[in-house]
Amino acid sequence: MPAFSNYTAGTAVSKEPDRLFAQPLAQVPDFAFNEDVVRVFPDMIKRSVPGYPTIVENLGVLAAQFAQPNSVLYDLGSSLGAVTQALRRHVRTDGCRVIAVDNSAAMVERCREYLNGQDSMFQELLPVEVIEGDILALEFQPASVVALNFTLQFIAPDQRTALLSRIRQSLLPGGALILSEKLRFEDEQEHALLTDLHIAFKRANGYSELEIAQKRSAIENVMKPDSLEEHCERLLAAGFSKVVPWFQCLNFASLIALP
Ligand SMILES: Nc1ncnc2c1ncn2[C@@H]1O[C@H](C[S@+](CC[C@H]([NH3+])C(=O)[O-])CC(=O)[O-])[C@@H](O)[C@H]1O
Ligand SMILES: O=C(O)C(=O)Cc1ccccc1
Repeated sequence: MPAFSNYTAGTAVSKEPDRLFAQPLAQVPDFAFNEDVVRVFPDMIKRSVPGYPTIVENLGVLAAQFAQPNSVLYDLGSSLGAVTQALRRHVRTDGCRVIAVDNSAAMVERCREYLNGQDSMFQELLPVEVIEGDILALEFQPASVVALNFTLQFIAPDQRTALLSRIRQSLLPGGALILSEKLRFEDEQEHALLTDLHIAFKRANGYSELEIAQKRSAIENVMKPDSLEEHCERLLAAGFSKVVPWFQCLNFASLIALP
């Protein structure tokens, strides 16, 4: 029987430990957000991304400062809805609603189950719509908050500026984009040090050398991190007026970009 828990106190989010890369694979396939990943995702992301729980919880706190009355809050690349649920719990502004978007059918199915479970347990949560779709093809409505929590790094690099420009165009005055990403570092020594420390973080969370190596080769073709400098330049080129980093833990960071 699968074990279920939640991020706060709900249902429908699997507690299954991530052992996806524990056995030697003859060939490591490219990483995909499929059924197998969905089953272990909460455990995988917590043990792989230093600062993830802090970022998710505080994204709700930040969003509450930028939310404008009667506007949309987007969670782009919502996975199982952790950010969506933080937004729904923290934002109290009149007439706000959340739109969560992900192009993985397996993620969207579990995300809907999880959010429905939260609705049946808590009152006063913001309304939410979960869309299965490509964020590159999305028609944005006027929005006060857009969260890209570790999603941009999976978008083809040559599509990133166009996506950010469209997000910028949809943002209302007083709103913000919150962008979290794994970082690459232009200084070789800094890059090597923070990469080693991230590996130590994974080891400390119970991943073996084999798991770390196979996961690394699974993601190297599909996840392309940029440097902080590249992010800032691109956000300004997309029309944002100000970029403020608010969190960094090892090689993972989160930025606030103002319209
Ligand atoms: N083009 C696309 N369109 C829609 N979704 C996409 C696209 N490309 C990738 N995704 C989706 O973006 C998500 C990235 S995970 C986000 C974690 C979440 N934000 C969290 O805070 O828990 C990050 C990670 O696993 O490192 C996956 O669910 C993909 O299906
Ligand atoms: O595991 C890693 O090394 C990462 O960089 C983060 C990650 C987390 C979850 C899915 C893909 C990548």
